[in-house]
Amino acid sequence: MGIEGMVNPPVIDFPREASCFDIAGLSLAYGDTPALEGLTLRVPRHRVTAFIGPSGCGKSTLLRALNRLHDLDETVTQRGTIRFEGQDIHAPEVAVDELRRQVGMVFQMPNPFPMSIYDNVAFGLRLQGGLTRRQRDDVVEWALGAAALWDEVKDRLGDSAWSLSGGQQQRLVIARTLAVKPSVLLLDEPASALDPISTLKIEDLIRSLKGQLTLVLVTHNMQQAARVSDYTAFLQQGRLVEYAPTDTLFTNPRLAHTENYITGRIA
Ligand SMILES: Nc1ncnc2c1ncn2[C@@H]1O[C@H](COP(=O)(O)OP(=O)(O)OP(=O)(O)O)[C@@H](O)[C@H]1O
Repeated sequence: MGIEGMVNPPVIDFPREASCFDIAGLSLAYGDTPALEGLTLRVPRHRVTAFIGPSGCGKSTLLRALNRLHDLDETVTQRGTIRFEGQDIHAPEVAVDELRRQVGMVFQMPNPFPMSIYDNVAFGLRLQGGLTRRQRDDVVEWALGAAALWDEVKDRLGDSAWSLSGGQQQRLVIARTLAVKPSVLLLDEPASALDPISTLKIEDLIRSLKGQLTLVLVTHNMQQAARVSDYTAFLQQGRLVEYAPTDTLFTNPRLAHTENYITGRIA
């Protein structure tokens, strides 16, 4: 692989902020097909970092690597390291269930479980056990509040989750993820299936959560990346091209590749 005319190494104007993830020399292939090549970047804690780039450049692959979702795919081979709060996520002592609790993930299509609104949010809490009914109610209310959904559903918690609109379902899925108190939320195109009003609500939610969580957002929507993220990483053909504070990347990119992409000159 390789990009014609692309500078190597990439341009990285990295924040002097504490890291949540330290990714070093990450390469990943599906069978014989490389998807990521030699990625090195740090994701700052309690900030919103966006991954942007053309379709197929490896954004979702990179996101999924952060909570080891590729473990489920036997065709995947991976090199390099990913440290989460200093810990190598592939170290033998790391329990993958606990990693995925701490590093929650929300996908493009809202995927509420076929059960009530309440039970969706309580699902992970019940699996963990150890809470009284009253404590569980409190966490459910907190999580629905944090996902900006409580006021809309507080009088219908027993209704099916599928009775909610698409945008409400996505906020419910976020509440379900938040209920188990992750420290990171990975968001893979979380609003791309939603209408504009629901999209703005998700964006408000992302901004409101960053005081408490590290958020990593994959998006095709350049305006969305510009509106909600603090840092943006631009990927092309599995490589990091440019990584900078979002304002800088969008107003004053250092590389022509980046400028061509964000101005729509390349798809
Ligand atoms: N499960 C898989 N098996 C085989 N190849 C895959 C798999 N998932 C992704 N790929 C390939 O890996 C490359 C990167 O895909 P990925 O989905 O990470 O890109 P992306 O930037 O998120 O794309 P998009 O914006 O279209 O969602 C692509 O060539 C894709 O076809």
